[in-house]
Amino acid sequence: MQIKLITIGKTDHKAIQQLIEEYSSRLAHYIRFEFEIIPDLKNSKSLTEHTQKEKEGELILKKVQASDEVILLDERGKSFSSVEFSEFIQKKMNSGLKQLIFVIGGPYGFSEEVYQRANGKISLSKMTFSHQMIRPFFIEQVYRAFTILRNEPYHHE
Ligand SMILES: C[S@@+](CC[C@H](N)C(=O)[O-])C[C@H]1O[C@@H](n2cnc3c(N)ncnc32)[C@H](O)[C@@H]1O
Repeated sequence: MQIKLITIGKTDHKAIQQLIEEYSSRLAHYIRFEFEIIPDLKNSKSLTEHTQKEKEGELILKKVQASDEVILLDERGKSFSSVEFSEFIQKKMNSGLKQLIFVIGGPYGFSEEVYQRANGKISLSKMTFSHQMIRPFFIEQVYRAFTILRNEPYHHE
């Protein structure tokens, strides 16, 4: 299985970029992992919130194939402990799935079409993180999940 994380807009802080690189390269020891950025929309300031979400949604859906499982990161999604999340990933690997896609929305979240295509939603907290900050937090959780599955000491309960 491959895991892909789709995000909207380039990472604008060096510190966030460094954390993404650090945890993506750690994760690559366990699974094929792709971090994909959909470029920011041009003239997004002149668009309504609704139009921006619609346009971003179209770009997200272009990246998705019929056989992919698509999980949205969404504060209203299902909560997992890190151990439960590792079990979730293990189940997906056991199912023979080729590509598991996680998606982080743009600054305003997802369009209705993206919600409709998605196979599920997961929440990292009831709080709202910026679409930038959540990137390294989530990649670290995926990395943590693999260390749990391998019984490695990184995760101490
Ligand atoms: C600033 S948030 C968008 C908030 C938007 N008002 C909404 O209701 O979805 C940008 C993106 O970060 C991600 N995100 C932020 N907080 C999150 C959380 N607690 N759990 C999971 N994803 C979150 C989601 O993918 C969201 O689309």
